[in-house]
Amino acid sequence: MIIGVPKEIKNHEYRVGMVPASVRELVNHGHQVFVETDAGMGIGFTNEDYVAAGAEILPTAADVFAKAEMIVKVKEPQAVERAMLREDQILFTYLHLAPDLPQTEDLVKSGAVCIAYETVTDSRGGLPLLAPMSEVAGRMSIQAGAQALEKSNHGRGMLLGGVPGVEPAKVVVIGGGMVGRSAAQMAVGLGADVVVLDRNIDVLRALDAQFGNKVKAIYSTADALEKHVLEADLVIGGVLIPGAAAPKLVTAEHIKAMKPGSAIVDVAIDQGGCIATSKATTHADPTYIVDDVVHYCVANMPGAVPRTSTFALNNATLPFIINLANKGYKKALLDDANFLKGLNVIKGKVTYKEVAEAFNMEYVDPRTAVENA
Ligand SMILES: NC(=O)C1=CN([C@@H]2O[C@H](COP(=O)(O)OP(=O)(O)OC[C@H]3O[C@@H](n4cnc5c(N)ncnc54)[C@H](O)[C@@H]3O)[C@@H](O)[C@H]2O)C=CC1
Ligand SMILES: CC(=O)C(=O)O
Ligand SMILES: [Mg+2]
Repeated sequence: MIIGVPKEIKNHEYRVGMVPASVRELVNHGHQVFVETDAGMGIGFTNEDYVAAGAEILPTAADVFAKAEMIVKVKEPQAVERAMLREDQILFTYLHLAPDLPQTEDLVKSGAVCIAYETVTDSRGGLPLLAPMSEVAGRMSIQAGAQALEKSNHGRGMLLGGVPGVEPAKVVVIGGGMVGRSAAQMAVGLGADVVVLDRNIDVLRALDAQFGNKVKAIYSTADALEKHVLEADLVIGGVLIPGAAAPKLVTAEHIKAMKPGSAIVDVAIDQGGCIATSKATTHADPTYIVDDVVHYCVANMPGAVPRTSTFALNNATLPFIINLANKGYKKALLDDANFLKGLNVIKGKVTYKEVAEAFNMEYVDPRTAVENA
């Protein structure tokens, strides 16, 4: 198969769909890989590194899209990239369609086969291609929150861990999955007072087993959420209903009632955010203030540590990329029900229920859609 790796173009996004080591694996399997010039420069990989791994370098994204049967990216395709997709081309990347009507419409129109990293499942009910970036973003959320709490950033002027004789900050993490657990780990390490809310009791048990009495693992009712959010110095939003727009658990009234100078980091912003006052921001201008609460809502947080993130992402995506290339998309998807969950759009049909529901579009069963494609 001919595989294309364009340079990422989202604001301050330096990750890349494949590192040279992954390219070499594909070439060893008999595939051809085209990489856009300087695609890996942001993480220290030169064109020569890619050539040494067996890739060919092309001067523009348009060249890569024109040649490739499969495009491997990191972030959802931006409008100019969507315009380059064509019928039957495979797109394998993060998509986050449920909060993004223009992207969904363009992908439907393109006729391409669009497989989202974030909805691929595993046999334990996990999300193996989202998990590595959730670990990164969860860890980063505490760094971002610590900065937001600094006075010069309009925060309360609190150190997360306090000092001897002075109370630590209260960190409230909503959602105890990959993001939440990683955030809790960092917040505990810094000595903050940490509460994690989730409504899955097994998740709460796992938090209790991991952190003991260093984390209060609380069942997430509206009451509990309101109590802890109003007491918080820092709120981390990490809930997910796979493939769906995030539920707005923190309301505008909660934000009004929070302490002046408190901060929120809405990691779930890539699925639309779980805080009513959230709107997506960029690494260039990551925060804004609503009712004296500092909001950090960067939708591609791992892009700030692209070297760590690209390796972590590639470790997870590589077996799937090899499978797609070796078997073709039909066999690769039909052979593996967990991988089939990644299919969101195929040849004009929406095959992910929550996305179809979000936009009142027709839902087509993915297996049927692939069999008939
Ligand atoms: N902004 C960014 O750069 C990044 C954002 N993310 C996003 O972070 C979000 C969380 O991802 P993961 O932690 O991997 O998901 P996950 O599936 O591991 O965890 C989500 C948790 O939310 C819980 N939850 C669902 N509804 C809830 C409710 N009403 N109250 C309390 N908890 C509830 C679930 O039980 C689950 O434990 C996703 O939207 C993901 O796309 C992930 C990586 C980077
Ligand atoms: C998951 C995601 O949106 C990211 O890594 O940017
Ligand atoms: Mg207030």
